Amino acid sequence: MKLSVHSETGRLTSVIVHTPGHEVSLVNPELKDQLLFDDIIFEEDARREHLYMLKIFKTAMPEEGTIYEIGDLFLECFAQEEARSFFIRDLIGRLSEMNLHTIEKELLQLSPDALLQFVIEGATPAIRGFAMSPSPNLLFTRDLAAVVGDNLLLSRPAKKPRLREAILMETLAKYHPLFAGIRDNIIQIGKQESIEGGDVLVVSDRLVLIGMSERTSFSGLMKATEQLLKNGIEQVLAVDIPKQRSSMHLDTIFTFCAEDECLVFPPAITERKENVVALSRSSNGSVVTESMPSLQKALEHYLKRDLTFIPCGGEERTNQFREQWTDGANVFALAPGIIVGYERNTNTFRELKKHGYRLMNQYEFVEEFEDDTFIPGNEKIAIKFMGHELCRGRGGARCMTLPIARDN
Ligand SMILES: NC(=O)NCCC[C@H](N)C(=O)O
Repeated sequence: MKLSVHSETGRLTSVIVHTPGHEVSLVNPELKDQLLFDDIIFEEDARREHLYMLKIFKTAMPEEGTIYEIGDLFLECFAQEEARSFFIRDLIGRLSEMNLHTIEKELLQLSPDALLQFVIEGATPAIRGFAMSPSPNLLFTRDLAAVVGDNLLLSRPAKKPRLREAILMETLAKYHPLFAGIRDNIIQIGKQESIEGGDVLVVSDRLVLIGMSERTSFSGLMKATEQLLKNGIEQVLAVDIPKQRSSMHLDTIFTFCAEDECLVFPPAITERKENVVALSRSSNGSVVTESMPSLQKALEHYLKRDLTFIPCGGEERTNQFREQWTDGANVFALAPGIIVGYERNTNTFRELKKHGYRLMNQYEFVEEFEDDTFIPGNEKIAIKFMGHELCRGRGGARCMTLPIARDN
Protein backbone atom coordinates (compact mmCIF):
# COMPACT_ATOMS: atom_id res chain seq x y z
CA MET A 1 0.00 0.00 0.00
CA LYS A 2 1.25 3.47 -0.84
CA LEU A 3 1.53 5.74 2.15
CA SER A 4 0.89 9.35 1.27
CA VAL A 5 -0.97 12.30 2.71
CA HIS A 6 -1.36 15.44 0.67
CA SER A 7 -4.04 17.21 2.64
CA GLU A 8 -5.71 17.40 6.03
CA THR A 9 -9.11 16.55 4.61
CA GLY A 10 -8.71 14.19 1.63
CA ARG A 11 -10.82 11.06 2.11
CA LEU A 12 -9.23 8.90 4.76
CA THR A 13 -8.11 5.50 3.53
CA SER A 14 -5.63 4.33 6.19
CA VAL A 15 -5.06 5.40 9.73
CA ILE A 16 -3.12 4.20 12.78
CA VAL A 17 -4.80 4.37 16.19
CA HIS A 18 -4.41 2.92 19.66
CA THR A 19 -7.48 1.86 21.59
CA PRO A 20 -6.54 2.50 25.23
CA GLY A 21 -5.68 -0.57 27.26
CA HIS A 22 -4.62 -1.48 30.77
CA GLU A 23 -1.86 1.16 30.73
CA VAL A 24 -4.41 3.91 31.45
CA SER A 25 -5.54 2.08 34.58
CA LEU A 26 -1.98 2.25 35.88
CA VAL A 27 -1.98 6.05 36.06
CA ASN A 28 -2.51 7.07 39.66
CA PRO A 29 -3.41 10.55 40.92
CA GLU A 30 0.13 11.21 42.00
CA LEU A 31 1.59 10.24 38.61
CA LYS A 32 -0.99 11.82 36.33
CA ASP A 33 0.58 15.26 35.90
CA GLN A 34 4.02 13.84 35.36
CA LEU A 35 2.52 11.51 32.74
CA LEU A 36 0.79 14.44 30.99
CA PHE A 37 -2.76 13.42 31.93
CA ASP A 38 -5.13 15.90 33.57
CA ASP A 39 -7.07 13.29 35.43
CA ILE A 40 -7.17 9.56 35.92
CA ILE A 41 -9.34 7.89 33.32
CA PHE A 42 -11.70 4.93 33.50
CA GLU A 43 -10.37 2.28 31.12
CA GLU A 44 -13.65 0.55 30.23
CA ASP A 45 -15.45 3.74 29.25
CA ALA A 46 -12.41 5.15 27.48
CA ARG A 47 -12.21 1.95 25.40
CA ARG A 48 -15.92 2.05 24.64
CA GLU A 49 -15.70 5.66 23.51
CA HIS A 50 -12.65 4.96 21.38
CA LEU A 51 -14.14 1.88 19.76
CA TYR A 52 -17.25 3.87 18.83
CA MET A 53 -15.05 6.52 17.28
CA LEU A 54 -13.49 3.77 15.18
CA LYS A 55 -16.95 2.58 14.17
CA ILE A 56 -17.65 6.05 12.80
CA PHE A 57 -14.35 5.93 10.89
CA LYS A 58 -15.15 2.51 9.46
CA THR A 59 -18.58 3.70 8.37
CA ALA A 60 -17.16 6.76 6.63
CA MET A 61 -14.09 5.12 5.07
CA PRO A 62 -14.11 3.39 1.70
CA GLU A 63 -14.53 -0.36 1.86
CA GLU A 64 -10.86 -0.99 1.11
CA GLY A 65 -9.81 1.46 3.86
CA THR A 66 -7.88 0.15 6.86
CA ILE A 67 -7.69 1.09 10.51
CA TYR A 68 -4.49 -0.24 12.03
CA GLU A 69 -4.18 -0.76 15.77
CA ILE A 70 -0.63 0.27 16.58
CA GLY A 71 -0.27 -2.57 19.11
CA ASP A 72 -0.86 -5.11 16.33
CA LEU A 73 1.77 -3.43 14.19
CA PHE A 74 4.27 -3.59 17.05
CA LEU A 75 3.65 -7.28 17.59
CA GLU A 76 4.12 -8.02 13.89
CA CYS A 77 7.28 -5.97 13.91
CA PHE A 78 8.66 -7.55 17.09
CA ALA A 79 8.34 -10.94 15.47
CA GLN A 80 11.66 -10.01 13.83
CA GLU A 81 14.59 -10.48 16.16
CA GLU A 82 16.44 -7.63 14.48
CA ALA A 83 13.57 -5.22 15.20
CA ARG A 84 13.47 -6.29 18.85
CA SER A 85 17.17 -5.79 19.35
CA PHE A 86 17.15 -2.43 17.56
CA PHE A 87 14.32 -1.34 19.82
CA ILE A 88 15.92 -2.61 23.03
CA ARG A 89 19.29 -1.04 22.21
CA ASP A 90 17.63 2.29 21.49
CA LEU A 91 15.54 2.09 24.64
CA ILE A 92 18.57 1.39 26.81
CA GLY A 93 20.51 4.26 25.21
CA ARG A 94 17.82 6.89 25.23
CA LEU A 95 16.41 6.10 28.67
CA SER A 96 19.83 5.84 30.28
CA GLU A 97 18.56 7.04 33.67
CA MET A 98 16.38 3.92 33.90
CA ASN A 99 19.43 1.62 33.99
CA LEU A 100 17.77 -0.75 31.56
CA HIS A 101 21.17 -2.15 30.66
CA THR A 102 20.98 -4.15 33.89
CA ILE A 103 18.13 -6.21 32.40
CA GLU A 104 19.30 -6.21 28.78
CA LYS A 105 19.59 -10.00 28.62
CA GLU A 106 16.09 -10.50 29.99
CA LEU A 107 14.69 -7.92 27.60
CA LEU A 108 16.26 -9.66 24.63
CA GLN A 109 14.63 -12.92 25.67
CA LEU A 110 11.12 -11.55 26.01
CA SER A 111 8.41 -12.68 23.63
CA PRO A 112 6.94 -9.91 21.42
CA ASP A 113 3.85 -9.78 23.67
CA ALA A 114 5.83 -9.49 26.88
CA LEU A 115 8.16 -6.88 25.39
CA LEU A 116 5.20 -4.78 24.31
CA GLN A 117 3.58 -5.13 27.70
CA PHE A 118 6.82 -4.05 29.36
CA VAL A 119 7.03 -0.99 27.18
CA ILE A 120 3.40 0.13 27.32
CA GLU A 121 2.54 -0.84 30.89
CA GLY A 122 6.02 -0.35 32.30
CA ALA A 123 6.35 -3.89 33.67
CA THR A 124 5.78 -7.53 32.76
CA PRO A 125 5.59 -10.66 34.97
CA ALA A 126 8.32 -12.05 32.71
CA ILE A 127 10.83 -9.67 34.35
CA ARG A 128 10.44 -9.62 38.09
CA GLY A 129 11.51 -6.65 40.19
CA PHE A 130 11.77 -4.03 37.48
CA ALA A 131 9.09 -1.45 36.78
CA MET A 132 8.80 1.84 34.97
CA SER A 133 5.83 4.16 34.71
CA PRO A 134 3.21 3.29 32.05
CA SER A 135 2.87 4.99 28.61
CA PRO A 136 -0.78 6.11 28.62
CA ASN A 137 -0.23 8.70 25.89
CA LEU A 138 0.13 6.06 23.20
CA LEU A 139 -3.56 6.82 22.74
CA PHE A 140 -2.46 9.97 20.92
CA THR A 141 -0.90 8.29 17.91
CA ARG A 142 -0.90 11.63 16.06
CA ASP A 143 2.12 12.80 17.95
CA LEU A 144 4.40 9.91 17.01
CA ALA A 145 5.00 10.88 13.40
CA ALA A 146 3.45 12.58 10.39
CA VAL A 147 3.11 11.40 6.83
CA VAL A 148 3.80 14.56 4.85
CA GLY A 149 3.34 14.06 1.13
CA ASP A 150 5.41 10.95 0.45
CA ASN A 151 7.66 11.46 3.47
CA LEU A 152 7.51 10.07 6.97
CA LEU A 153 8.54 12.65 9.53
CA LEU A 154 9.42 10.95 12.82
CA SER A 155 8.74 12.87 16.01
CA ARG A 156 11.31 13.63 18.67
CA PRO A 157 9.18 14.33 21.71
CA ALA A 158 9.89 17.28 23.94
CA LYS A 159 8.53 15.44 26.98
CA LYS A 160 10.25 12.41 28.46
CA PRO A 161 7.02 10.43 29.13
CA ARG A 162 6.46 10.25 25.38
CA LEU A 163 9.95 9.04 24.49
CA ARG A 164 9.13 5.32 24.59
CA GLU A 165 6.34 5.86 22.09
CA ALA A 166 8.76 7.61 19.74
CA ILE A 167 11.24 4.74 19.95
CA LEU A 168 8.43 2.29 19.20
CA MET A 169 7.40 4.36 16.19
CA GLU A 170 10.95 4.56 14.88
CA THR A 171 11.20 0.78 15.11
CA LEU A 172 7.97 0.38 13.14
CA ALA A 173 9.16 2.81 10.50
CA LYS A 174 12.43 0.94 10.11
CA TYR A 175 11.19 -2.66 10.31
CA HIS A 176 7.46 -3.04 9.66
CA PRO A 177 6.56 -3.94 6.04
CA LEU A 178 3.76 -1.35 6.08
CA PHE A 179 6.45 1.32 5.92
CA ALA A 180 8.63 -0.39 3.29
CA GLY A 181 7.58 1.98 0.50
CA ILE A 182 8.28 5.15 2.48
CA ARG A 183 11.44 3.97 4.23
CA ASP A 184 13.75 5.87 1.89
CA ASN A 185 11.88 9.07 2.72
CA ILE A 186 12.17 9.06 6.49
CA ILE A 187 12.88 12.47 7.96
CA GLN A 188 14.50 12.66 11.39
CA ILE A 189 15.75 15.65 13.29
CA GLY A 190 18.71 15.90 15.69
CA LYS A 191 18.81 14.54 19.21
CA GLN A 192 18.82 17.96 20.88
CA GLU A 193 15.75 19.16 19.01
CA SER A 194 12.07 18.38 19.29
CA ILE A 195 9.06 18.05 17.04
CA GLU A 196 5.74 16.28 17.69
CA GLY A 197 3.18 15.23 15.07
CA GLY A 198 0.40 17.36 16.57
CA ASP A 199 2.28 20.43 15.38
CA VAL A 200 2.38 19.29 11.75
CA LEU A 201 -0.55 19.98 9.41
CA VAL A 202 -0.38 18.98 5.77
CA VAL A 203 -2.33 21.69 3.96
CA SER A 204 -1.67 20.60 0.37
CA ASP A 205 0.91 18.75 -1.71
CA ARG A 206 3.04 21.91 -1.53
CA LEU A 207 2.21 23.57 1.76
CA VAL A 208 2.75 22.43 5.35
CA LEU A 209 2.10 24.17 8.67
CA ILE A 210 4.37 23.55 11.65
CA GLY A 211 3.59 24.97 15.07
CA MET A 212 6.38 26.38 17.18
CA SER A 213 4.96 25.31 20.48
CA GLU A 214 5.58 23.93 23.93
CA ARG A 215 6.57 20.72 22.12
CA THR A 216 8.25 21.74 18.86
CA SER A 217 11.44 23.74 19.17
CA PHE A 218 12.60 26.34 16.68
CA SER A 219 15.61 24.24 15.71
CA GLY A 220 13.44 21.11 15.37
CA LEU A 221 11.08 23.00 13.11
CA MET A 222 13.98 24.31 11.00
CA LYS A 223 15.61 20.89 10.62
CA ALA A 224 12.34 19.27 9.57
CA THR A 225 11.62 22.17 7.22
CA GLU A 226 15.02 21.93 5.49
CA GLN A 227 14.38 18.28 4.72
CA LEU A 228 10.76 18.76 3.66
CA LEU A 229 11.80 21.54 1.29
CA LYS A 230 14.30 19.16 -0.30
CA ASN A 231 11.64 16.47 -0.63
CA GLY A 232 8.87 18.12 -2.58
CA ILE A 233 7.27 20.61 -0.20
CA GLU A 234 7.44 24.20 -1.48
CA GLN A 235 6.52 26.19 1.61
CA VAL A 236 6.41 25.58 5.31
CA LEU A 237 4.53 28.10 7.41
CA ALA A 238 6.07 28.30 10.88
CA VAL A 239 3.32 29.31 13.29
CA ASP A 240 4.36 30.68 16.65
CA ILE A 241 1.79 29.67 19.27
CA PRO A 242 1.57 30.15 23.05
CA LYS A 243 3.89 27.74 24.81
CA GLN A 244 1.54 26.33 27.37
CA ARG A 245 -0.13 23.09 28.30
CA SER A 246 -3.62 24.05 27.08
CA SER A 247 -2.34 24.59 23.57
CA MET A 248 0.58 22.20 23.55
CA HIS A 249 0.37 21.54 19.78
CA LEU A 250 -0.89 23.61 16.88
CA ASP A 251 -3.72 21.12 16.34
CA THR A 252 -5.17 21.95 19.76
CA ILE A 253 -6.07 25.41 18.45
CA PHE A 254 -6.35 24.95 14.70
CA THR A 255 -7.64 22.15 12.45
CA PHE A 256 -9.07 21.87 8.95
CA CYS A 257 -12.72 20.86 8.44
CA ALA A 258 -12.73 21.23 4.66
CA GLU A 259 -10.33 22.59 2.07
CA ASP A 260 -11.52 26.13 2.73
CA GLU A 261 -12.75 25.91 6.32
CA CYS A 262 -10.85 25.67 9.58
CA LEU A 263 -11.84 25.52 13.23
CA VAL A 264 -9.79 27.96 15.25
CA PHE A 265 -9.33 29.10 18.83
CA PRO A 266 -9.61 32.87 18.30
CA PRO A 267 -7.35 34.12 21.15
CA ALA A 268 -4.38 32.17 19.83
CA ILE A 269 -5.10 32.29 16.09
CA THR A 270 -7.23 35.16 14.77
CA GLU A 271 -6.19 37.57 17.48
CA ARG A 272 -2.49 36.99 16.94
CA LYS A 273 -0.65 38.94 14.29
CA GLU A 274 2.83 38.67 12.81
CA ASN A 275 3.23 35.18 14.26
CA VAL A 276 3.75 33.34 10.97
CA VAL A 277 6.90 33.02 8.89
CA ALA A 278 6.90 31.42 5.45
CA LEU A 279 9.95 29.27 4.78
CA SER A 280 10.90 28.29 1.25
CA ARG A 281 13.99 27.33 -0.73
CA SER A 282 15.96 29.82 -2.74
CA SER A 283 17.64 28.88 -6.02
CA ASN A 284 20.94 28.22 -4.20
CA GLY A 285 19.25 25.80 -1.82
CA SER A 286 19.22 27.92 1.32
CA VAL A 287 16.02 28.53 3.28
CA VAL A 288 14.51 31.98 2.79
CA THR A 289 12.03 33.49 5.20
CA GLU A 290 9.18 35.93 4.78
CA SER A 291 7.17 37.29 7.66
CA MET A 292 3.39 37.03 7.14
CA PRO A 293 0.75 39.27 8.75
CA SER A 294 -1.44 36.43 10.07
CA LEU A 295 -2.14 32.74 9.62
CA GLN A 296 -5.28 33.40 7.60
CA LYS A 297 -3.53 35.83 5.27
CA ALA A 298 -0.59 33.48 4.82
CA LEU A 299 -2.80 30.49 3.99
CA GLU A 300 -4.96 32.50 1.59
CA HIS A 301 -1.86 33.85 -0.11
CA TYR A 302 -0.28 30.45 -0.74
CA LEU A 303 -3.49 28.53 -1.42
CA LYS A 304 -4.84 31.31 -3.65
CA ARG A 305 -8.33 30.95 -2.18
CA ASP A 306 -10.37 32.46 0.63
CA LEU A 307 -10.67 30.55 3.88
CA THR A 308 -13.35 30.68 6.54
CA PHE A 309 -12.13 30.50 10.12
CA ILE A 310 -14.88 29.12 12.39
CA PRO A 311 -14.46 30.02 16.08
CA CYS A 312 -14.29 27.04 18.40
CA GLY A 313 -16.81 27.66 21.20
CA GLY A 314 -18.64 30.32 19.15
CA GLU A 315 -18.38 34.05 19.86
CA GLU A 316 -18.50 33.94 23.70
CA ARG A 317 -15.07 34.21 25.31
CA THR A 318 -15.77 31.79 28.14
CA ASN A 319 -17.10 29.16 25.75
CA GLN A 320 -14.08 29.56 23.48
CA PHE A 321 -11.76 28.84 26.41
CA ARG A 322 -13.90 26.04 27.83
CA GLU A 323 -14.28 24.22 24.54
CA GLN A 324 -10.67 24.66 23.43
CA TRP A 325 -9.71 23.02 26.74
CA THR A 326 -11.88 20.02 25.85
CA ASP A 327 -10.52 19.84 22.30
CA GLY A 328 -13.31 21.68 20.51
CA ALA A 329 -10.78 22.93 17.96
CA ASN A 330 -9.26 19.47 17.52
CA VAL A 331 -11.54 17.86 14.95
CA PHE A 332 -10.53 15.12 12.55
CA ALA A 333 -11.61 15.14 8.91
CA LEU A 334 -12.70 11.82 7.40
CA ALA A 335 -13.28 13.52 4.05
CA PRO A 336 -13.66 17.16 2.98
CA GLY A 337 -16.44 18.61 5.14
CA ILE A 338 -16.96 15.36 7.08
CA ILE A 339 -15.56 15.81 10.56
CA VAL A 340 -15.66 14.19 13.98
CA GLY A 341 -15.28 15.85 17.36
CA TYR A 342 -16.29 15.48 21.00
CA GLU A 343 -20.04 15.90 21.54
CA ARG A 344 -19.49 17.93 24.71
CA ASN A 345 -18.34 20.94 22.69
CA THR A 346 -21.91 22.06 22.04
CA ASN A 347 -21.15 25.69 21.20
CA THR A 348 -18.59 24.62 18.62
CA PHE A 349 -21.15 22.33 16.97
CA ARG A 350 -23.71 25.13 17.02
CA GLU A 351 -21.21 27.30 15.18
CA LEU A 352 -20.55 24.54 12.66
CA LYS A 353 -24.28 24.30 12.07
CA LYS A 354 -24.37 28.01 11.28
CA HIS A 355 -21.71 27.29 8.67
CA GLY A 356 -23.86 24.72 6.94
CA TYR A 357 -22.86 21.49 8.68
CA ARG A 358 -25.50 18.90 9.35
CA LEU A 359 -25.03 17.75 12.92
CA MET A 360 -25.30 14.03 13.62
CA ASN A 361 -24.51 12.11 16.75
CA GLN A 362 -22.44 8.93 16.59
CA TYR A 363 -25.47 6.62 16.55
CA GLU A 364 -27.32 8.57 13.88
CA PHE A 365 -24.32 8.58 11.57
CA VAL A 366 -23.57 4.89 11.95
CA GLU A 367 -27.21 3.91 11.65
CA GLU A 368 -27.74 5.96 8.52
CA PHE A 369 -24.64 4.83 6.65
CA GLU A 370 -23.57 1.48 8.11
CA ASP A 371 -25.24 -0.63 5.46
CA ASP A 372 -24.58 1.67 2.52
CA THR A 373 -21.26 2.76 1.24
CA PHE A 374 -20.84 6.28 2.51
CA ILE A 375 -20.04 8.59 -0.37
CA PRO A 376 -18.95 12.03 0.68
CA GLY A 377 -20.82 14.51 -1.46
CA ASN A 378 -21.85 18.12 -1.26
CA GLU A 379 -23.35 17.78 2.19
CA LYS A 380 -21.12 18.79 5.10
CA ILE A 381 -21.52 16.68 8.25
CA ALA A 382 -20.16 17.25 11.76
CA ILE A 383 -20.32 14.00 13.74
CA LYS A 384 -20.45 14.29 17.52
CA PHE A 385 -19.07 11.43 19.56
CA MET A 386 -18.84 10.86 23.28
CA GLY A 387 -15.38 11.24 24.76
CA HIS A 388 -15.81 12.22 28.38
CA GLU A 389 -13.08 9.83 29.52
CA LEU A 390 -10.84 10.23 26.48
CA CYS A 391 -10.72 13.99 26.82
CA ARG A 392 -9.19 13.75 30.30
CA GLY A 393 -5.97 12.70 28.56
CA ARG A 394 -6.06 16.19 27.00
CA GLY A 395 -6.44 15.30 23.35
CA GLY A 396 -9.23 15.12 20.79
CA ALA A 397 -10.11 13.27 17.62
CA ARG A 398 -7.20 14.57 15.55
CA CYS A 399 -4.74 13.77 18.34
CA MET A 400 -5.96 10.15 18.42
CA THR A 401 -5.29 9.47 14.75
CA LEU A 402 -2.22 9.06 12.59
CA PRO A 403 -3.44 9.08 8.99
CA ILE A 404 -1.02 7.32 6.67
CA ALA A 405 -3.04 7.48 3.45
CA ARG A 406 -5.68 9.84 2.17
CA ASP A 407 -7.14 10.18 -1.29
CA ASN A 408 -6.03 13.26 -3.14
N1 LIG B 1 -1.80 16.41 19.18
C1 LIG B 1 -2.17 16.54 20.44
O1 LIG B 1 -2.49 17.63 20.88
N2 LIG B 1 -2.06 15.48 21.24
C2 LIG B 1 -2.49 15.44 22.60
C3 LIG B 1 -1.45 14.91 23.51
C4 LIG B 1 -1.92 14.80 24.93
C5 LIG B 1 -0.91 14.15 25.85
N3 LIG B 1 -1.47 13.92 27.13
C6 LIG B 1 0.33 15.01 25.98
O2 LIG B 1 0.35 15.89 26.85
O3 LIG B 1 1.30 14.81 25.25
